Amino acid sequence: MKSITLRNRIAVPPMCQYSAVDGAITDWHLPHYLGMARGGAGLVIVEATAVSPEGRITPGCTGLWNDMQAEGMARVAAAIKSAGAVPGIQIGHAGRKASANRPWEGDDHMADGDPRGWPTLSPSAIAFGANLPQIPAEMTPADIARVKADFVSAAIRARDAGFEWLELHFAHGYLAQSFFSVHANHRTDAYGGDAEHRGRFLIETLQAVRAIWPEHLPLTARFGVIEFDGRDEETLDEAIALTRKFRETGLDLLSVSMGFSTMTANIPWTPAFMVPIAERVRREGGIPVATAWGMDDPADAERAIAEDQLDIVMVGRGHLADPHYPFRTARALDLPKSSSLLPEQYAYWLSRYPGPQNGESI
Ligand SMILES: Cc1cc2c(cc1C)N(C[C@H](O)[C@H](O)[C@H](O)COP(=O)(O)O)c1[nH]c(=O)[nH]c(=O)c1N2
Ligand SMILES: NC(=O)C1=CN(Cc2ccccc2)CCC1
Repeated sequence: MKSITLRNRIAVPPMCQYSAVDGAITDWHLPHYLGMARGGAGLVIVEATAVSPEGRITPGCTGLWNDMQAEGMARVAAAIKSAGAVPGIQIGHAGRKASANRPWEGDDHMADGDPRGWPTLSPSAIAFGANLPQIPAEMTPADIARVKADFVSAAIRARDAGFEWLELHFAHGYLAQSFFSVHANHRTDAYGGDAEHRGRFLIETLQAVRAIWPEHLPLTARFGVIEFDGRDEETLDEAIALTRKFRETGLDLLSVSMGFSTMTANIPWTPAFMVPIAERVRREGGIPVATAWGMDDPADAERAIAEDQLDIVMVGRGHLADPHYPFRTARALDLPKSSSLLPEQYAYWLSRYPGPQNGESI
């Protein structure tokens, strides 16, 4: 893609680690990312990284709103690259889902009196609901201009930190997704109303980032094209029309995901369920696509690529379970030289001597 070549079509999608302090990485992050990069993935995308303090989901989220944070992230990018994977990073703003506790600490908004919390922003003053009841402030035109500028600043820091793949977070019910969602955006100005107006914030943000992101490096977005909320056909048509505009605005690949903008989402949690949707976006949107969600089964992943349904397969939790997922998958598919996916320090021994790892008896 552009001047970047992946060693294979397996990507580690962004996965929040909730382990940062003031947006800066800690001792958790380098081994976490380096371990997965050493496992053989072609692309490792660093977790949703906030473009501003109030753009974090939780106080444990990473940020790229200052140079100190960028220094730490530069070490992560270098570590991923040193292991032979392409270093990617996702930048985003959590919108009305911000100011929350870590999932294992409640997954809910921090209480009003909690000094760690902050006021949230969204296209309209509509709360997500359930465990995220805080009514956000409706963004003013100045807020919109500031957040777009924050995306640009964060993208510049990601570029200068050595990342070679950028993913804008336009999914999962966070700020950008909220502008596109009829559940969250009831604005009556230029940023709300019909699908074109609800897509404006996303287009303008992409346009502004494209202007500073190097032409030869992939600029991508993760976009919620469906919400499983009963209006799916309409949402998909609108999302595919917007995807064509993304492509015309210089987007290189779309990471197809879901909305998560409403509590009533009725998600059909089955392996590889997003593949047919991603294939349709690829075909009708005319853009390379990636997708995730239960793609772990090697046969599913291989078929999606072999049948030109996807250009990249994203495996998230499979890499949490086993950072060497690509090596194990190559072995499961009985591919030649599977151990070459691992660093020499491991591969030398795994390829030469029989043992339980090689499915042989000693
Ligand atoms: C712990 C954790 C953290 C995150 C995620 C998931 C999990 C499990 N996911 C979604 C993730 O990238 C992926 O799309 C889903 O997990 C589905 O793929 P798998 O079924 O896990 O392979 C996610 N998605 C995203 O766009 N940005 C993010 O930062 C995160 N954070
Ligand atoms: N930052 C993000 O985009 C996140 C997405 N998630 C969606 C998800 C829901 C259920 C299972 C896996 C992922 C959860 C964690 C954070």
